Order: sequence, then C-alpha cells, then structure tokens
Amino acid sequence: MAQKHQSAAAPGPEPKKRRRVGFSPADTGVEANECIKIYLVSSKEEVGSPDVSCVTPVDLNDFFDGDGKIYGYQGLKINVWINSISLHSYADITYQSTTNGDKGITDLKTALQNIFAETIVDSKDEFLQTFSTERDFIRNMVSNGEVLQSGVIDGSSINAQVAPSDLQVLRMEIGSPNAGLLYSRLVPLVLLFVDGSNPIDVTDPDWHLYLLIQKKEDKEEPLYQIVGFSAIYKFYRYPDRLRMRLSQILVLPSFQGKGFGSYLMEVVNKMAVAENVYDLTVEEPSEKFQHIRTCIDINRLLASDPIKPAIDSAVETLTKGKLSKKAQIPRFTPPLDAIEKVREALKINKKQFLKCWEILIYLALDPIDKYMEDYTCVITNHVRIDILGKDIEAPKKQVVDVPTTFEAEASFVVFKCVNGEEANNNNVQVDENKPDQEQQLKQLVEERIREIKLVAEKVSRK
Ligand SMILES: CC(=O)SCCNC(=O)CCNC(=O)[C@H](O)C(C)(C)COP(=O)(O)OP(=O)(O)OC[C@H]1O[C@@H](n2cnc3c(N)ncnc32)[C@H](O)[C@@H]1OP(=O)(O)O
Repeated sequence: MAQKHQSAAAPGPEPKKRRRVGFSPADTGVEANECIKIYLVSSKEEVGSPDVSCVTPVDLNDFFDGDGKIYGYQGLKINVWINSISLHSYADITYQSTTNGDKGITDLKTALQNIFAETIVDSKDEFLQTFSTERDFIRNMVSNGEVLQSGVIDGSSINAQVAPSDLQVLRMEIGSPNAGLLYSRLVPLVLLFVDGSNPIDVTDPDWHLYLLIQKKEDKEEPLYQIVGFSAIYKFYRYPDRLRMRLSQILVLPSFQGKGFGSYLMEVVNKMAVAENVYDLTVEEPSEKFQHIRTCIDINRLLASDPIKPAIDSAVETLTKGKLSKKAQIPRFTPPLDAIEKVREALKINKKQFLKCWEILIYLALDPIDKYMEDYTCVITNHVRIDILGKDIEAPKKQVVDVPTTFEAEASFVVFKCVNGEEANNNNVQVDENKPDQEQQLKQLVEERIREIKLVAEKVSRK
C-alpha cells in the first residue's frame, strides 16, 4: 500500500477527533511511546541521517488524553526533529490509512502543539532553513546574560569532547530582555525530558535561568549551543535573607553522563555561597539528580574543617560497643551547631545535610565491614523516624489473647502501645499490618544503604 505522508503542521485536511458512532469498528490504538521517535540535531545534514540515534523522552503517552494512545491510524510513524541550536522542531508523520473507528481519529496536530507549541514549524524546508536563519539564536538571546563562569571549575572533570575553555555558565533574570523568549523555546525540552515538570511562570521576576553554553569556534562567528540549563527561584526569608530553590535542571540528552550536570550544579552552589543566601534547596529531585547532588555535597563537606570534630565524635560512639545489643540506640544525628555551620558556610539545608551525614559516618568507619551491623541499626533507626515521625520510638509489641469460639490457641491480637500506654488501657491501636510494615521498613533500609554505598564508592574513587 502506498504510504500517505503528511507533515504535522501542513495545511490541509488534518483529521479531527470525532465522537463515537454506533457500529464503528473497534480500534485498539497505538501507544504514543511506540510510534513517536525524537531526534536532537545540530545541523541539517543530521536530519534523517542513520548515524543519529533517537533520544528517550520521559513518557510520551502522558501527552495523549486518556490512555496515552493514538487512534484511527494504520502504520503510524512520527519522527520529530529538534534543532538543538535554534530549538525549532518539525514532525514528519507517515501512515498507511485512517479509519474512523469507535475512538475516532486523534488530532495529531493539536497533540504535538501541546508539547512543542510555537517551536514546531510547518514544513521540512522551513525546518532545514532554521539551521542557517536561526544559527545565532542562542548567541543573541544570551548576549545580555551575566557570565558566572568561563571554563571549568578547579577539580571538576568534564569527560567529553568539549574543550573546557568553550564552556560558559550565564545567568539571566526571567524578566530581562529575551530570557522569557529563550525559556519558551526550552519548554518542550523541559516537558519531554524532565519527569513531572511544569513550565515556570515567566511573568514572575524571581525566576532565574542558569544556562550552560558551549561556544564552538566556527567559520565566521562562534556557534552557541545550549548544553544544559537550570531554573532557580529566589525568594524572601524573614527578616533579611533570600533563599534559592532549584526547580528544574536539564542537560541535553547527547551531553548527559559527561559531567555537565555536576558542573552546572557546582556553579549554582558557588553562586549561592557568593551571594550568601540563607540556603539552597532542590524541588523534588529525581533519584539520579539527588545522587549527583549528594556526591558533590559530600566532597564539599569532606573539605570542610568545622564539621570534622562532630563526625569523629559520632564515629567514636559508634565504634565503642555493640549497638545492636543496647536497649536504646543513640540517634547519631549531627549537633545543631554543625547543622547551622554547614548551612551558613555551604548553603546545604538541614534535610540534605542529614542525608550526607549518614554517608560521612559510613566513609569514616574503618574497616566498614566490622561496623556494618551497628551502622545498619543506626540507619534503620533513622528510616523508622523518617516514616513514623520524630517522637515515635520503635513500637513496643504486645500480644493479647482474645476470647473466641474458634481455636483458642490460634486467636490473639497484636497491639501497638501509644506513648508507652499499657495494652490493657483502652487507648491502643490494633496493628494488623505489622508484618507488612516491618518488611517495608527492611526494604527501605536496604534501599538507603544501597544509595549510601553508591555515593561512597563514587566519592572514594574520585
Ligand atoms: C529538580 C529537578 O529538576 S530533578 C530532574 C533532573 N533532571 C532530569 O532528570 C532530566 C534528565 N537528566 C538530566 O538532565 C541529567 O542527566 C542530570 C541533570 C540529571 C545530570 O546531569 P549529567 O550531566 O547527566 O550528570 P553528570 O555527568 O554530571 O554526572 C554523572 C555521573 O557522575 C557522578 N558524579 C557527579 N559528580 C560527582 C562528584 N562530585 N563526585 C563523584 N561522582 C560524581 C555521578 O554520580 C554520575 O554517576 P554515574 O556515571 O554513575 O551516573
């Protein structure tokens, strides 16, 4: 069968989503993830080249109403090309035929525009032209940006074919000329590659963009390309301080895993310290980003003298005797003055410092195998407190026989004492899910220890 070929934004009869009609054939549809492929390209020669592999977005199904499926097409393939220099996009849509079945025909143009908005162009020719007509888009957009860092930071390693001297981190207030326009072209990348993200409010002047740019020497003028960026909110804290909250960070897929995310984060940390904000927090960090952030923070903390005595003292207590044999396990949290010092000097907030603290203790235990059982007790205690709340200790179990007409031997109820009250008091909770809870706790502890070991291994290797 001859292939029908249509571009996303081509004028003409784009089929509309129709209402279900009686006796229409059943249509199982196709998942958006299965039929859409996304390619990031930086030259027109790369468009359609077999050497360019597609990139993996978070979940394309999310952009299609209901069940994430596209209906009404046979043999549907959608290749989306994104120009990583100008941030324009073009969708090449092919299908064999359409059938107006029980689910109607999905309006592809509207669906793609929900992702790519005004960055999507109508024709392939128009898209190919953007490589020359919009070659200087990034350079023009960032011309008023404040240069925060040129080249690499001492000690950080960029493992890529990018000359460190070509790198620059610039900052733009969202209200400054061009910043809003630049961000609006970055939004499709945010939606596609940052899980669960929403575009920031470009009318709120407290947002700042931190842009990691590569300046490649080219024929006439250098070619500016976005390697990654972060959106950071700066807000007031009573009475006279500001706080920073990192809300979005993205390194473009072809640059990921080469040290750029860490580099950008290090520059953000440096700015938080230089501007003496109250602290720097991260909004819902992904697991990978949290790992990178912790690796960086551990290195900063290891280089920080004021907390060394606190770590030494925690390690001394932990190595003194078998904790698992003790009735009450000490909390092993850092002293308040260490929490304050770390926030003031490094801008690491308390929650993040507590995570790092566990790793610092792990790194200081030598040999770790000897103390692993006690260390696991400490982490179990922390996880239990995290889940159940600060004031609740390990619940004391009580098993009480209950009168029954069924088998007397097999009938009992497990009670959890509330704040030390006795089980024969009426104020008790029936803890039917106890075995489940203990199992879940064990899994969470294993997970936390796995994360701790992963960071410790990375940091030690460095
Ligand atoms: C608030 C939020 O936005 S959360 C969402 C975060 N964004 C996303 O998930 C979008 C998609 N992903 C990305 O954009 C990127 O992958 C990012 C931003 C998460 C990370 O950037 P990247 O450039 O890929 O990370 P980078 O190359 O710097 O770090 C990679 C590795 O170096 C390690 N590393 C980084 N810094 C250090 C350090 N100081 N010491 C030791 N190891 C380090 C990391 O552990 C990581 O290890 P791995 O090889 O096992 O993965």
